[in-house]
Amino acid sequence: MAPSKLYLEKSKQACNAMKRYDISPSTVRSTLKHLLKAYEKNWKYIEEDDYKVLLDAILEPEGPKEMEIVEHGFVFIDEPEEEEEEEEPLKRRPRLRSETTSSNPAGYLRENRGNLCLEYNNSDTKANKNKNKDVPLSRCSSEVDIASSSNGEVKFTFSICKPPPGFGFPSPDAVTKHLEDIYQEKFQAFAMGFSLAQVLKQICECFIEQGNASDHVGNTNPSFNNEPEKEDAPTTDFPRFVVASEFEDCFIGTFKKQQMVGIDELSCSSILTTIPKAQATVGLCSKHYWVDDITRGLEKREISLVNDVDDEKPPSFTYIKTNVNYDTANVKPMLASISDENSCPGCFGDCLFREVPCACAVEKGGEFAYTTDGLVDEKFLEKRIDITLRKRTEFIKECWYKCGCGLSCGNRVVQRGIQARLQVFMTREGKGWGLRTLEDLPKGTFVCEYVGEIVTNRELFERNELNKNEEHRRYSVLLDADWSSEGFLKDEEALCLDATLFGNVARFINHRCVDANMVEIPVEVESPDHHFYHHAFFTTREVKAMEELTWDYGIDFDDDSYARKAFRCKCGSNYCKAVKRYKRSRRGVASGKEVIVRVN
Ligand SMILES: C[S@@+](CC[C@H](N)C(=O)[O-])C[C@H]1O[C@@H](n2cnc3c(N)ncnc32)[C@H](O)[C@@H]1O
Repeated sequence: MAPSKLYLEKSKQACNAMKRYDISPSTVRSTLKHLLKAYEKNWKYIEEDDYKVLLDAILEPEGPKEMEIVEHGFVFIDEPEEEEEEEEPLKRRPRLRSETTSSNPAGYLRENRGNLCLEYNNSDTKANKNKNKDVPLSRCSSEVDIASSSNGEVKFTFSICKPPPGFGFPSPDAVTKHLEDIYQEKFQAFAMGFSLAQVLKQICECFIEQGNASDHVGNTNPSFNNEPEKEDAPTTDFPRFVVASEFEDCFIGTFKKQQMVGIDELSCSSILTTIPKAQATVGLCSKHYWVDDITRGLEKREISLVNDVDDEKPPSFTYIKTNVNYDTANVKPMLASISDENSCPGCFGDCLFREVPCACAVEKGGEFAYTTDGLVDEKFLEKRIDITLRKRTEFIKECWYKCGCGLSCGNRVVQRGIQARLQVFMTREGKGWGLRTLEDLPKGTFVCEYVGEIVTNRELFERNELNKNEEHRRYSVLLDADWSSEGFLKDEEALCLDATLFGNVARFINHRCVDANMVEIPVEVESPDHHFYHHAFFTTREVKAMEELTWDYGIDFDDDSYARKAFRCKCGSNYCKAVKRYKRSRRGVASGKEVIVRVN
């Protein structure tokens, strides 16, 4: 478990109080853990008399208790074993002046065993795509050195050899921000899987990524020219990046921006458990499961999966990014079917900024459904949220191939794919897996679309017939095509998306009655006939990081003919439609029809 807010707050106060005795935060924290255990987490005793107990414990002759990192966190060794400093990475040793070198002006001891070297082929970075194609893309390597001083501070030194053309030293702020973004996702979500070595490796990655980023706005750091590196130029010829702020006048080489990265902060805020590399795809530790990226790299963002609740294994299905035809549901996007009236061939750039609305906005009365912030327009969204206002013909029309604008056009939100940081997790309420966001999402944000095999109603029926007696989770969505003017469609015409075997992250979204935080909106991209469309999810309000993402499946729990195979709703909403149903079902009402999740 990640440390509680209370622990973080209290330990911070304790560290501040101990500062005046020149006691390092890590010593304070390791002693605190021991004391908290001894006093059964009662901070009162520790804080009394200006932390007297804490100070005594630190200053007692045998020194503070040592910690050992085990699989699920820290344990304290009551009788510290003989010190084996070489084994323990990042362990502080007293500063030895004689060991300092000219490149180490502040008197840090270089911890060579903590030295990490990473090789990078930057061919896929954003910045490199725009760079001079004649210049061969170098493999560049970044190295991070860790030095520590006797009073507890830790300093990282980055060096880079063979920097790619145009590489400029990123600011420490950019590197740490980038790293924080990555770890906000991982830590908040699940402390398992954290490894300090991984953090350091990622610091290097962030350093290189930020260095390669094209806009070094406000960055006064040196930039490398495109000249190839001299054959025998030593690595140390390159300026080094020192991440250390508490040592004002300490920098190495020509790089001057400094900022402290506290190793203590990193190590105390998480449980140190390393999932072996071999389990990068599916990590199993005790009864917990962790998958780094269920999309196997198909989406722009990794989508991790975590189960820290029970021993249910990650589900077996094939992740697909876009819908695929199964058999008779023959949905072929045909350019020929799109006329100029349905597209904007004359547009350029971003259609949302045009003074006169283009053809793609015409169907919506000259207004686009998206705002320039990439959100769904509030008025449009409200109409979709309020079922009584919802018109069956309300949909979003995005620009597409025949339009002159590019993929960055503001009227191409769904087709740009998932941008939000998402995670699949095991719910604690017994709903099975669920989907949550790892970052705050403003109202009207596109989250993902429902992707699966495109099947006809008949095909879906046949599939469901095979296991009709089983109570199992359902992953099908009806594309309720009669919102268009096509009228009633036969079973062999009406389309569904079945994500049971092939699907994307949307197959994990659970149902919530009435006040779900997402709403589905039909989005027309490649097919103007309204028969097939993208079933896209947008937030109905601001959704906070770590909140489960839900949508109202539209199941009528009151309808006996529908309810037999409907699940027992555990949505927890005050408006839960199933509550009444449960009461009746206890009196024995049930008969059967397939449950198909409806769009409208
Ligand atoms: C599209 S799947 C959602 C992901 C699913 N929870 C899983 O574990 O893969 C739909 C199934 O999830 C379960 N489910 C969804 N919402 C639920 C809720 N509010 N209460 C209980 N179960 C729910 C039901 O089994 C339902 O058939």
